[in-house]
Amino acid sequence: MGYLSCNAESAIATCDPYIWDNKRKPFQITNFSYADLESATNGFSAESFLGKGSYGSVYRALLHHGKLIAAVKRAIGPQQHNNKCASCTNCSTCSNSTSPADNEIEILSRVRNPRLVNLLGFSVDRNEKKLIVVEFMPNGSLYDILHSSPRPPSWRRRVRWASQIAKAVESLHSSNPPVIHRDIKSSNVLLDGKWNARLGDFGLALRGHVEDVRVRCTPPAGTLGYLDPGYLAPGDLSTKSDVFSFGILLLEMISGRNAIDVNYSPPSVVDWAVPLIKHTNFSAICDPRIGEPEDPRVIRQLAVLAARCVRSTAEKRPAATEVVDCLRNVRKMVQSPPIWGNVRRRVQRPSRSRQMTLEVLDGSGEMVKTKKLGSRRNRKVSSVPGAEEGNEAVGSLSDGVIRSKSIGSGSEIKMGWDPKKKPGLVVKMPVMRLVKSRSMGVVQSKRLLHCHQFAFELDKRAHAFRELSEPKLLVSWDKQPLIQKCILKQDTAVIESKEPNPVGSKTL
Ligand SMILES: Nc1ncnc2c1ncn2[C@@H]1O[C@H](COP(=O)(O)OP(=O)(O)OP(=O)(O)O)[C@@H](O)[C@H]1O
Repeated sequence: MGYLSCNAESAIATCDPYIWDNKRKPFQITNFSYADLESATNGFSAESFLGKGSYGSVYRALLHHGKLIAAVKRAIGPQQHNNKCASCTNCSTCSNSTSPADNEIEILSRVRNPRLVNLLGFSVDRNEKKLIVVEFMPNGSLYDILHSSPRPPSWRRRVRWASQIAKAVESLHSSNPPVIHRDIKSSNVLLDGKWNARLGDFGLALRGHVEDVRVRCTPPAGTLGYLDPGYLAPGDLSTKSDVFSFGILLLEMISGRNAIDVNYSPPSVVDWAVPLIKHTNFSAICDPRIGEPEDPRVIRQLAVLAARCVRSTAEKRPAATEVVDCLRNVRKMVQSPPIWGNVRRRVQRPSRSRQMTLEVLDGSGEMVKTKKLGSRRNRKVSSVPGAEEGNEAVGSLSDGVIRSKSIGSGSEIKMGWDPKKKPGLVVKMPVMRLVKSRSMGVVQSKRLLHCHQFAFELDKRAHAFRELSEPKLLVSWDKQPLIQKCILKQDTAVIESKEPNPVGSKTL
């Protein structure tokens, strides 16, 4: 059972045999009387007007004596129909071509998910045109928030929204038969009362397996800039076309620029961003209004994911499930950024009197670079080191895909006070071989030599570190394999060690 059309106002139980869940009640779709919708929208007045799309206008409606706020979509002009496939004019299935409204009602009556703008009901006006009643989204579209809001959304919000949209797409693709949205874009993502992202506008969506006649007979459609370049004929359609559009949306969310923008060269966001991602120049694709995320892994993972989604070969794009998993990880990173985020900001603005040197050694121990933290140039190094040199974690490009490599393996980082900048201070440089540093501000070292009068924090990826306000003997070991942890919690360095008398904590 699916969407049923009837003329009297009634509640129609719908149940999709494929998505039926015993624990949930079948959802109800109401056939509203046109008069009710007219009065709920004040006669489709300008005050109720929410926006206009290619299909028609959208109005805010107060239904059930103001208890239910809904959005009513009303077509303008003659009822359009999804075109028939040019190659099969005699095909009987194609003759059942539906209007976007009918299509949206039919599909939304079969899929329901908290990540979608769900259907509440429908109506038919005096000219027999359908009106669609959907959940009201009070916080506008993602497009408006990204491109017109005076307060651009933070990385945390962007990642959350990306993850929610990916879940919406996954729910469509995993229903049986799958639903392919075909029009994923920022203006079709709306924000609900709790600022959750919801995917809407199912006017172009197709429900069925790719071999189904209906799918095979529907000509390509979508929005320029988001449309899969490989989707040139009905037979080219697959769920991966949605993944492509999602990749464009992700690039738009990362960069804050439009899918097509002639102010950029090249105007297409894919042609502009993908070469930068291939060159690991992640900072260049970040929305300049918010800069890079605190944790560099966030932008790296987002960028690489977006680049994979927009690959020209559909089969090589990830499935929506994989996209969801990847974004789940990114969400964890962005929810718990390195605890020294504020400390890193301070490192980027060190006082002139106290500078540190960062020496990057290659695998053989040769120093390949010396940087003094504090200069403009060095600030960049301290926030995303290695990106300039191409030795960041995402360094290799094979077959068009950037694969993640662990950073720093085989390299050594040497750092310490610069005695020249701090006269009178006798310091031995601590040298340590990093085995693995955790992003949470934990430094692990198997061998630590000459660790005198020195306290630091280090994020191998972010290369954020700072010194204690005064030199302090931390720990010393003698050839034993050991683990030392230096955890910075805001202004306190907590030194953990296996020593009988660990140094404890030091307030900075
Ligand atoms: N459920 C809703 N709740 C609140 N506002 C909505 C809702 N649906 C649409 N709108 C508003 O109406 C505008 C037009 O929506 P519509 O889906 O018709 O077109 P669009 O997605 O902007 O463009 P297109 O039709 O080309 O895809 C949206 O930009 C949004 O501001």
